[in-house]
Amino acid sequence: MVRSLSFRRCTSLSLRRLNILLYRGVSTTGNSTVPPEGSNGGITRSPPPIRVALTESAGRGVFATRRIGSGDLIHTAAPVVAHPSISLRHKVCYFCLKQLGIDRNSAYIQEEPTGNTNQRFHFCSEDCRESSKVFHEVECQADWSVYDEYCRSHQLKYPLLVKRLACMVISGALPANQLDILQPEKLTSEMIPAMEEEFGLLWSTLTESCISNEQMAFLTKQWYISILARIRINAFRVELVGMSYEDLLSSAAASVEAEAAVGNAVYMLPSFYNHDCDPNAHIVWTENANARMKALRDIPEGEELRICYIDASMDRDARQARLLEGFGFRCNCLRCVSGD
Ligand SMILES: C[S@@+](CC[C@H](N)C(=O)[O-])C[C@H]1O[C@@H](n2cnc3c(N)ncnc32)[C@H](O)[C@@H]1O
Repeated sequence: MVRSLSFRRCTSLSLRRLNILLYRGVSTTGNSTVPPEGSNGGITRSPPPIRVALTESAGRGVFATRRIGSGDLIHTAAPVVAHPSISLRHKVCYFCLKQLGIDRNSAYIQEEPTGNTNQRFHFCSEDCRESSKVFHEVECQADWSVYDEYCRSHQLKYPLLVKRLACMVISGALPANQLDILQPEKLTSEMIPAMEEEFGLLWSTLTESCISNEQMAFLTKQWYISILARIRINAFRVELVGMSYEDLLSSAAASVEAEAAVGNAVYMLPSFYNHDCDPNAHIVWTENANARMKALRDIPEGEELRICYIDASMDRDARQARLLEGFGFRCNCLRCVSGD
């Protein structure tokens, strides 16, 4: 009894702290890291009408603190870390994932000192090139050809996010424990060897550069695995609404991966939205990796906001299998329970 009481107190305290923490970096009209759409600097920072609290059966979740109207923008969120799909690396901004114009020569290009054209980076604006310094200055000190080729040939996208995050930690832009509050995937022993191999490649790539042992002290096997376990559950595939599916597929045609996403990204607050096969909210990307959480219908105060993690048009068994395989849970939303 005493234990459960103090546990509850402790949980509500940490949830309160969590909400304060999560409100940083989100707003109802703008965000902080990636330049906001139509960047005008006039960002208001009113707290969004939501809070994170414990749900009955799905861990923490996001709840409405007032009525939200159908179609309302609930909040926007800037990614903690984002990375373009390998196949689209030269077609989208290396920082914010905005699609570059047909004439990519007009983009802001940064060449590597080696002159290797694979090591050429495109940015949509001077702002993005400047903002990318939080990872890019460290990244440029190492030769990533083996690491990137490993990710490409194994069709891996998440190790690219870990690489970028590691560079941000080395540059001092983020603490090494930035993603600790996110739920990790439950790992099985079969998953570990591949993760250890990826870690070995990341570690050797960075140690062969001029980065000091002191700056690399956080980069242990445990750190890598714990970050990857969180990214695997919480990363979003960024699909821009302005870009047609055909555009994406044709851009990615040369890739074995051929996936219709400009990249992948991890956010703080959006990571706390649980799944429902008949969601009341959804996430949209209009121009770049800035996420916009929108209401799909009227949501009364107190209702949990849920998004759909998968293709909701699949049948019940396919949805259940996909959620179990990709996210490690059995969905018991109303739609699944009713057998729809
Ligand atoms: C992105 S996280 C969502 C936030 C998470 N509940 C937390 O406490 O951090 C995804 C995880 O939440 C849980 N979850 C999300 N939707 C669920 C659902 N419909 N039923 C059961 N668990 C769910 C699962 O454990 C899943 O792996």
